[in-house]
Amino acid sequence: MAKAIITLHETEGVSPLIAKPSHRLWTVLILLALTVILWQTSVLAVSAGIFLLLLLWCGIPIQLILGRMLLLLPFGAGAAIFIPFHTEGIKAFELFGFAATEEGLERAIVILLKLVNANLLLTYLLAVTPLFVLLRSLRSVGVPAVLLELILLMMRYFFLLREEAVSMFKAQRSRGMNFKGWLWSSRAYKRFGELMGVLFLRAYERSKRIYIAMSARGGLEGDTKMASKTDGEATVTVDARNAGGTSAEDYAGDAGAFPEFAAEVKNVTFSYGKIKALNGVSFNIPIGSKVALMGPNGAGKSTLISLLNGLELSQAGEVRLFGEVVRRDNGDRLRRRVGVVYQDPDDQIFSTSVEEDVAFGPRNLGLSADEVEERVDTALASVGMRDMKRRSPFELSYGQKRRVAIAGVLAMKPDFIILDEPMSFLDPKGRDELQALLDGMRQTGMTILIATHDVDFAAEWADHVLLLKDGKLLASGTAELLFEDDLIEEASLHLPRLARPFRLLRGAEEHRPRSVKQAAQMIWRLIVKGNDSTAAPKPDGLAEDRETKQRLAGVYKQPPY
Ligand SMILES: Nc1ncnc2c1ncn2[C@@H]1O[C@H](COP(=O)(O)OP(=O)(O)OP(=O)(O)O)[C@@H](O)[C@H]1O
Repeated sequence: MAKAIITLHETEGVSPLIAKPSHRLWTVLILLALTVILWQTSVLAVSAGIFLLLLLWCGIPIQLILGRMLLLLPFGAGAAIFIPFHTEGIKAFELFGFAATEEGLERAIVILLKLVNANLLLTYLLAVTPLFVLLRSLRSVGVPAVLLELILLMMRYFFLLREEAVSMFKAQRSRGMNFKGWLWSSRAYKRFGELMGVLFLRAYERSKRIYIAMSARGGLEGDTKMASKTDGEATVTVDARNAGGTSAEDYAGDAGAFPEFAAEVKNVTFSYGKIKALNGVSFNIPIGSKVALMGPNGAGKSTLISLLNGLELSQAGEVRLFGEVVRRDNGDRLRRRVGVVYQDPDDQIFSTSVEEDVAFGPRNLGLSADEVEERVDTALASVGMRDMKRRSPFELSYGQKRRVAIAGVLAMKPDFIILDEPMSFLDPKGRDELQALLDGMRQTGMTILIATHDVDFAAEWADHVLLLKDGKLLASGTAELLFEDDLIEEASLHLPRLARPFRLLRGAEEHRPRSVKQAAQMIWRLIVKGNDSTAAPKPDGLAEDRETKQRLAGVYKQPPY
């Protein structure tokens, strides 16, 4: 970190002296202007000394200061060598027949001191201000917002490219790539060319996904003011400001127009060229339900999510969202009611601070600054990230980025939220917190669909399960489906873990606990039943231990929950 010339993160242990980045920027700009104006050697020398002391006082490492001074060397050397010989005045000395003047020497020293002063000031600014924050504070000095957004977006791509390059490089090294003698090997150059090609393709794919995420949050639309919701012939027009969190009461004046389903998928087919990703899929998602979308890799889950969010249109059949058929001309508007949290948060986060990113969607809804702030605060609080709202998202851990991505969608107050593999990369506590968050969302009446491979989570959480395989719907129904042996085998899933011990007990095979609480209650009932009844279940392959059962039944006079 100490060697960094441009810092992305704030240097640890460094105190900025001036707390607000825009004040810092203004102070440095004013001091830079003074440095340009002043020509007195003594004043410049004293100011350089003071700046140096202040930098050290801030905790900026001396190595960093010296490292940046080295950058001056080419310019400094130019000034020191040529200026004395090119300035008219009293001769000071002669070298190789060229005369250096006293005025020239003084001018060279002044220019050197100006460079040192400017360099110290910039070192201070860059060391105590993350680059993204610094760029944003340029707004306060009148740099047009559009230009800054463009610079920030380009930087985002630059960092993405760098991240992709680093991860590819690591992967290649872990598979034995080494650079010994690579300078002389034509094979190495060929490999390098291939790697660069793949790197740009990956960065391109990533930028495509970011573009999709931006458009999913209304970032690339023209008119954001009004949205209309149609159901068959009836049309209800609502202000986009209220489009999120629409409830049955909003439709009270037109009870017939309130749709029963968040999504209706009828005989939908979708292909990528010759690859049929979805083939005649049909199901309905009732409003307010909790749906788990499951199936093996390549089953078509992500494709289905793109259709449910109106980002792709079905090639045959139809998709209805809240009663309205998704078409090219209404996709943007319907999408505001359907929030998608993508599997990889890096595909979704593109702003320079956590709060900016979460505010992106609400701003696109045309909300006032106060409303945007209120939504950002509430959404960040609900995912436990309010304390980090001023941080750069690129400095966060994967799990924290996931929370920011969820907050970004929650701030849009969607009626229907889709999460693609939300549990992956979360630590156990993070998973529990996410589950609590999902419960909270459910209580607000939101419809939730989660694409997941996690059978245990789906069994405990979902009301409805959709099982996909090879682009076809194998089954749809309650979470009971996850206990059907033939079905779970066909869908390449496994029996929920909680149900497995019951399978090993004779007479207990039919027990299907969906949560730890249910499992505990079932065990308790089995113990009591075993104590009283001759039809007690026996552990497979074990002798019946009557004494143990009696003891347990004595301990659990009441169900444990
Ligand atoms: N952009 C694309 N171009 C070509 N084929 C694609 C593309 N995206 C997906 N496919 C193909 O469509 C099929 C369904 O893919 P999809 O990503 O929807 O599956 P999935 O169930 O989400 O898989 P996973 O669980 O691995 O994320 C797969 O056979 C996949 O190879």
